[in-house]
Amino acid sequence: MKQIIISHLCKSYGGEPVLSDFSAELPVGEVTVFMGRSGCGKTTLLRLLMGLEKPDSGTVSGVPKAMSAVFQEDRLFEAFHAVANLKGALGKDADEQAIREHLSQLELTGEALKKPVLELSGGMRRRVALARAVLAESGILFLDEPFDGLDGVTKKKAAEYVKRHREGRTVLLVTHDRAEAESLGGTIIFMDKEGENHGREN
Ligand SMILES: Nc1ncnc2c1ncn2[C@@H]1O[C@H](COP(=O)(O)OP(=O)(O)OP(=O)(O)O)[C@@H](O)[C@H]1O
Repeated sequence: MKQIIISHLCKSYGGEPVLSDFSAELPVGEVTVFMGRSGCGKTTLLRLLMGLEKPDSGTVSGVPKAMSAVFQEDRLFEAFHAVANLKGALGKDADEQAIREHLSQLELTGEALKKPVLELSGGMRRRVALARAVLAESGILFLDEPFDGLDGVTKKKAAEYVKRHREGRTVLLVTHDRAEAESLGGTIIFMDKEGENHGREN
């Protein structure tokens, strides 16, 4: 089985260690969840895996080249409505029908689709970002607390949505919430202070 190999990663900011000798092996094509308290280095680890930052030492290999992501801050085009946001990200040939169908599976329909995303609630914006990541042609989905701001029922629906459309892609989910960690299935890797790997649960 192909694997993403994370080997002895270290990362500090201003002399403060965030990840200290973090190692793990993640199966390609499966769901892996990094769970740990706020500040333990989960987002930093995702950024290193995505190549958005360089480690101080250590290596990462085997990450699929085509990536899509839900970031904590959504990163949408504020002045455009949801469909335009997705078309902008996916390219002008993107299938508008499919976009609307995906948004509707996340309960974004009617008035919500007529407003610029700036005027949507945090939970609605999150779902637009989630559809954008899922609809992108990627080999790996990075999900950084993707269900934040959603109520319990919508969280469950959003998790079902990801499972339904994952289509064999690798998924790396980051969360501090146990229920969220279990919502997609897969292996949970527990991180603690200074990004140590504290074992896994299948
Ligand atoms: N670019 C940066 N410059 C300086 N410090 C940073 C930077 N990025 C992260 N940090 C620090 O590194 C630590 C870990 O941050 P990180 O965002 O990786 O944690 P996290 O586990 O994802 O937290 P949360 O669950 O709150 O999102 C924090 O103390 C944070 O302040």
